[in-house]
Formats: sequence, C-alpha cells, structure tokens
Amino acid sequence: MTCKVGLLGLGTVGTGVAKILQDPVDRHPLLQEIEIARIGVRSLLKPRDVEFPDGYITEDLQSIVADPEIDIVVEVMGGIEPAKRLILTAIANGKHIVTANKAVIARYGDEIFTAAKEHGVYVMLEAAVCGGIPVIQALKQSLGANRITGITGIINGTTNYILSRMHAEGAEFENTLEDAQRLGYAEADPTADVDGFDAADKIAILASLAFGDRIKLDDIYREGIRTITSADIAWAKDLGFVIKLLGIARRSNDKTEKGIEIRVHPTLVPQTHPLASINGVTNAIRVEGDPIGEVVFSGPGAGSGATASAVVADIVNVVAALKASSKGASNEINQLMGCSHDRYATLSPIQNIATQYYVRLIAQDKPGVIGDLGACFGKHLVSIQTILQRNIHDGFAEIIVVTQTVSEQNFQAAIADLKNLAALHSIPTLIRVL
Ligand SMILES: NC(=O)C1=CN([C@@H]2O[C@H](COP(=O)(O)OP(=O)(O)OC[C@H]3O[C@@H](n4cnc5c(N)ncnc54)[C@H](OP(=O)(O)O)[C@@H]3O)[C@@H](O)[C@H]2O)C=CC1
Ligand SMILES: N[C@@H](CC=O)C(=O)O
Repeated sequence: MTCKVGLLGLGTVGTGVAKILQDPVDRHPLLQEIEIARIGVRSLLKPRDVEFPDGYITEDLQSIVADPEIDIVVEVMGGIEPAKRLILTAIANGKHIVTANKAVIARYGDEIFTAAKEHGVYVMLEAAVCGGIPVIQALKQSLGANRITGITGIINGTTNYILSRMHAEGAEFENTLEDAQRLGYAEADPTADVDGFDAADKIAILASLAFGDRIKLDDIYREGIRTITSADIAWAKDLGFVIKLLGIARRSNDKTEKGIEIRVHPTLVPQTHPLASINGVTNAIRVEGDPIGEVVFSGPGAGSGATASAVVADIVNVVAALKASSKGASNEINQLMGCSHDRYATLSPIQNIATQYYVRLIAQDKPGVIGDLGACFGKHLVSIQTILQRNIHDGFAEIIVVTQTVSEQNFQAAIADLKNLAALHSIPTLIRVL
C-alpha cells in the first residue's frame, strides 16, 4: 500500500522533504511506499528547486487537508494562521500530522493533541526542535526510564550562527543575520530568532516532554541577543568565556511549590564547557536525568536537509506505526509527546534564581567611581569576583564586573541603585554566567 502525503509548504524545509521523497534509494525501505500527492504554496509563480508534474502544486491548501486520498499532512509552512486551522481541519478529516512548526505546537499543542486523540491520529514534531537532532524521539522514548532533572541547550541555529561569527571574525550582528536568512536558517520573521521567541517555543516543548506538564509560554523568562555587542564578545573572550543563547529548563532548588525553572537568555559559558565549542548552525542539548546522568545531543539545528531529515523520519514512523496496527493511531504514541497531559506546570519566577552576572558599563573616568559602584553592589550583598577597567576616550572608562553567585532579586536591586550614579554614561549590559 502506498501512503500519500500532502505537503503544506515548499520553502526551505518543504523543498528538502520533497528532495528526499523523490530520491528514496538506499534510504529507509518504507520510503519506497510513500509518495507526495499534492503540495500547497502561497504563490504558483515562484521558481522552485524541485520539479513536479502540472497540477501537483496548488494555492488551495484547504483542498489538500480535505483530500480523501491523502493519509499524512506535512505542515512545513510556518506561522500561526492558517497553519493551525489547516492542521486542525486535517485532523478532523482523519489525517496524521507531521509538523516542523514549534510556534503552533508551543501555543496550541493542547488543542491539537486533544483533537488528535479524539480523531485517533498521530501528531509528530521531531523537526520542530533543533532541526536534524533526534531529541524529541529521545525524550519521548529512549530516555523514558529517567527522571529528567535538567535540559540546557543551544537550541536556535540562527543566533548561534550569528554569535559564533561575532566571536570568530568580530563580525557585526546585522551582516551575519542577513547571511543566516540567506542560508535558510532564520524564521520568516527573524525577530523570532533574535529576540529568543523561537528558543522559548522549543524549550517549552522540551520541558513539556521532560517534566510531563504543559508549559505556558508567557511564564518563560526570555531575552534575545540584540544587546550583545562586539565589546561584550571581546571581554567574554578575555575572561575565558563565550557568549551563547541558551535555553534552560530544570527542576529548581527553590523550596516553594514552584518547582520548574525555564529561561532563555544570552549566557557567558566557560570556554572549557562542552557547549562552548558548539558553533555555527549546530545545536546541542544536554539532558540530565536519573539514572542516566548526562547525555548530550548535537547536530545541525536548522537548514533544509537537516530539518527535512527529521520530517521524513516522522513520516516513516507514522507509516511504520500504521502498518503495525490496523486499528489506527495508538494514543500511547501521542501521550508520549507529553503534551497530552492536562496539567500546566507552575514555573519558578526569574527572581528566585541565583547566578553569577557579567556587567559592562561606561562611566566617567574619575576617582571614586569604582568605590561608588562597589558600594551599590555591597549594599545589596552582591559580592564581586572580578572588576576590570579600561580607559576609552574623552575621560570615560569601560568597567567590567563579574559577580559571585547572587540572588537575582539582590542583583536587580543593586543595578537599580547603580543606574542612579551620576558618573554612569551608558545603560549597563547584564549577562548571566552559566
Ligand atoms: N528553516 C529551518 O531551518 C527550519 C524551519 N522550521 C520550521 O519549518 C517551517 C517552515 O520553515 P521554512 O521552510 O524555513 O519556511 P519558508 O518560508 O522557507 O517556506 C514556507 C513555505 O510555506 C508556504 N506558505 C507560507 N505561508 C503560506 C500561506 N499562508 N499559504 C500558502 N502557503 C504558505 C510558502 O509558499 P511560497 O513558497 O509560495 O512562498 C513556502 O513554500 C516553519 O514552521 C519553521 O519554523 C523548523 C526547523 C528548521
Ligand atoms: N530559525 C530556527 C530554525 C530551526 O528551528 C533556528 O534558527 O534554529
């Protein structure tokens, strides 16, 4: 029996999927039994990298999700609407779903998995998190015996590509972002990458799988990389760090009932840490659990071929599951997605964390400034580990402070005081240290 796929989207990822399905030789044998039936796009006038006979490609995506011939709908169009509506319609029409759309899953996974359960279909999303890295399958199944305690990862390819080039070449942010877009790494609206929204969507999905509860995106603390300058990159290097945008989810030590902490922010990572050497579009996710200890997954986190690899693996898994069971989808597979739980996790607020901080500021270069600065920190019990000063120009100095591990609340109180110092010339840049 041939399994028919309806592809929603023929952009970076969709083209990669089409190329694999058109060339199945020497890949998984089930690929011989899978064929693309129709493809939906926004404009028929756009030139394509793959060829299909006339009539295969349409602008009428609704006709694909309603087509009784189609078994699996592969949603690689992105965005919230019409993607969400098309997914729900496809499910209502009994079609299995494979999606790379973390934005939709992180916001509407709830509704989508409930509908999937009702209609007895699979929803697969390996490609939604970290492109080609099989981390979803690992958390769903291979690590299922473990009590997961933490996930720390570089989970956005675009920002890692930008930061790596800033480190390696002293490149500027804007130029590298354009290159990431050209290479097909960035989201249609790259704000999602640069401001940490994409990483927040992904860490929400990973945390949901790891800890078993649904996650409200608005509860996740999020910062992007826009404020990181070449000066921070250079100072980080001198101090023995690299700057990475990390997604962190872990059971907190906070003794209140708010037991999970989830955050996305730029982080100073010691050069000796395994995540420090993960460069370019490569992603890496470190999972800590009991009894396994620690396991690290690494590979290409974005791009056409890498992401298509994960999408096609999901299609093969659905076909294999359907062949194994004539009774339709097994709800256990969806349950293993974590998203089928009804509870929402209560997240620990960012004020409850304790961490080291890097602070960079520009102040007047005159006697007493360092003392005033130390007094602001001291008043709020923020101990300083390192303080460095460099004269710049016209009577100003750049000052770098690395704190000891301090409570977020105390640190923010110290920064509020510091902002009132008359000698201060710039808004301080604040970066947490891993
Ligand atoms: N790029 C990557 O590396 C990765 C992407 N993803 C996810 O995969 C999904 C697709 O990303 P990507 O391939 O990069 O996106 P692209 O922008 O390259 O492609 C989107 C495709 O969907 C079609 N499309 C978009 N909106 C509509 C609409 N309203 N109606 C009809 N067709 C539409 C476009 O049509 P047309 O071609 O006519 O414009 C295009 O073919 C996103 O959810 C993204 O987050 C996940 C992991 C990695
Ligand atoms: N824009 C995303 C694409 C993959 O999810 C990224 O850069 O990681």
